[in-house]
Amino acid sequence: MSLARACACTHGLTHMWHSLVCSRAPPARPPAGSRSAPRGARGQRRAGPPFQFLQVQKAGSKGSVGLIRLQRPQALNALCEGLMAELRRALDAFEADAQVGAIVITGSDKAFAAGADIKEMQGKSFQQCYGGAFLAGWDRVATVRKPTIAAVNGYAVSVPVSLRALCRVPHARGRDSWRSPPAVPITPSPGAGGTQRLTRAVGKSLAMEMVLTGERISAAEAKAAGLVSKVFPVDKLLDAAISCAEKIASNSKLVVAMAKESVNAAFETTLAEGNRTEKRLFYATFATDDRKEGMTAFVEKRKANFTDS
Ligand SMILES: C/C=C/C(=O)SCCNC(=O)CCNC(=O)[C@H](O)C(C)(C)COP(=O)(O)OP(=O)(O)OC[C@H]1O[C@@H](n2cnc3c(N)ncnc32)[C@H](O)[C@@H]1OP(=O)(O)O
Repeated sequence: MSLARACACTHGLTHMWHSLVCSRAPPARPPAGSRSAPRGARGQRRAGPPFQFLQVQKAGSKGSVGLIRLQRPQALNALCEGLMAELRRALDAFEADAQVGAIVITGSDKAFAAGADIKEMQGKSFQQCYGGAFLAGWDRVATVRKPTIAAVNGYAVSVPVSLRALCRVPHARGRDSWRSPPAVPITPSPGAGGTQRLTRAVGKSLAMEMVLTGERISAAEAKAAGLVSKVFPVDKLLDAAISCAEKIASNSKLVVAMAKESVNAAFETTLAEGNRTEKRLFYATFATDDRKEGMTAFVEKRKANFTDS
């Protein structure tokens, strides 16, 4: 069993670099309990054309987990507009799917994602960025109401750090060999929420160091800083993420969404406003059948049967 490690660094005054990689890279294999792509992707076919940059399927013994694998190997899963549009479409489909209770986003063994697509950005002007609201749709990962888990494997550069920070229950795995960051600055600064979300996730000191120096951090440091919730050996990462997602999905989807909203309020608002949000949502749970069922099941010493109502 390998020791899981992660690294994260930034370089120049430019962009964040974050890599959570593994010590051994086994061949890609379907996660335990995953359904075959055609069966799992059935809902996706109904939702639109086939995916070019993603593999989308349902996983878990009850098909309650939406699994999205970024799949653009020739560019190390760099986040081109096409990929991000597909990601939004996949998230929309899982959000609307009553069977799905949580979503796992993962990459390949070599790369979770290598940041925004530099070749796509290279020729852009200010007018095109501002006028076209470049990156505006990228927050969809943050606005999904169902819980999202980032199972981070391989390189995770710049934007994926934000992507990871957007996912609420991030998991990581480590690798023991590192590559140097690019030698020259590529972007003027992080532009997809990296300076904001990373700072809220790990605090100003570490975020400042990562953004300004490009220093790497280990998986243990990332975990200690709250950047990832758990670190797994290579061969356990995806199954662990799916298992966590299944556990979440077995709870009341209604109450889980309220709980997620409440935790997010701590991330995005003041303490007083967060407490007010929490209280309002807590009261709201008393209007649900699932709150009654959960408490009744506890008192009757039986397993709760939630109906998401
Ligand atoms: C607001 C948002 C800001 C941002 O996100 S800015 C972008 C931040 N991203 C980066 O700075 C990372 C750029 N990529 C790299 O530094 C390296 O890659 C890695 C260290 C991650 C991996 O290095 P190695 O293993 O040597 O692979 P390779 O030969 O550099 O890449 C394989 C192919 O993937 C393409 N690629 C990699 N990253 C990107 C990218 N971000 N945008 C577009 N293409 C990318 C390359 O060009 C190449 O392609 P070919 O084989 O045709 O030469």
